[in-house]
Amino acid sequence: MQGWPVARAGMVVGLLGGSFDPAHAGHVHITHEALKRFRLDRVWWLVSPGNPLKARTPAPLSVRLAEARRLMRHPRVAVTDLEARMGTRFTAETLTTLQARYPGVHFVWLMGADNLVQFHRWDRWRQIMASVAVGVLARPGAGLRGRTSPAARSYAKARLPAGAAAGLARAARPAWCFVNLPMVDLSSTAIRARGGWRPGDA
Ligand SMILES: Nc1ncnc2c1ncn2[C@@H]1O[C@H](COP(=O)(O)OP(=O)(O)OP(=O)(O)O)[C@@H](O)[C@H]1O
Ligand SMILES: O=C(O)c1ccc[n+]([C@@H]2O[C@H](COP(=O)([O-])O)[C@@H](O)[C@H]2O)c1
Repeated sequence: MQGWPVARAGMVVGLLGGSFDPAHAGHVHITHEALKRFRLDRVWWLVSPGNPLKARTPAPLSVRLAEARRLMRHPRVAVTDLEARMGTRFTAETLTTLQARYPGVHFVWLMGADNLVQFHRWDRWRQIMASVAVGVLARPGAGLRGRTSPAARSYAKARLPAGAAAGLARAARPAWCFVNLPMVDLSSTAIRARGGWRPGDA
């Protein structure tokens, strides 16, 4: 996918934002699980020009995109540079811009449980909760911390049980759902620390 992805009104599109520096099998795994569990029609990876909370400069966007596209091959998944195209870095802004561009599309923000731990530090995070459903996927070492995080506690009443995950996209906002799944213990940090890819990372 080298241009703007296509989505018709009524479709459910999961958005997986990330640095993808580099992409790995953990990203691919949660994407497959999210498609099934949240009944998504599409998933779009949003390869970030730069996470606003990370000081480190990532590899060039073109390199991260090319690696991600090589790894993530699925007819219903698009690896995109939408944030660079739209000139947005903060998720709240990304979502407002996408919702204006794709009226009638139901967006679900996807993230690993580690991101739920610090979600309350994101720019306009309550606006994000009010505007899209949020699907959280278990990640090694982050399950309990995510489920007891300030954001999780603040929105405890908006949490759907895992058994209701299929209805998340169309639930009234705010709505979020934490799903447990077999976990893949991989991170971009670990891959970078050991100097790059190994066969099991893809
Ligand atoms: N192994 C994994 N299991 C579950 N979720 C994951 C996993 N790896 C990444 N994610 C999620 O995918 C999204 C994008 O992750 P990101 O690109 O930051 O990868 P990362 O491995 O967390 O990178 P880094 O180690 O540099 O922080 C985030 O929501 C993150 O929580
Ligand atoms: O909007 C924010 O304040 C914000 C703060 C931290 C992270 N995010 C987004 O969260 C996604 C995951 O980021 P990362 O770097 O952990 O892969 C990515 O899309 C970031 O742009 C967004």
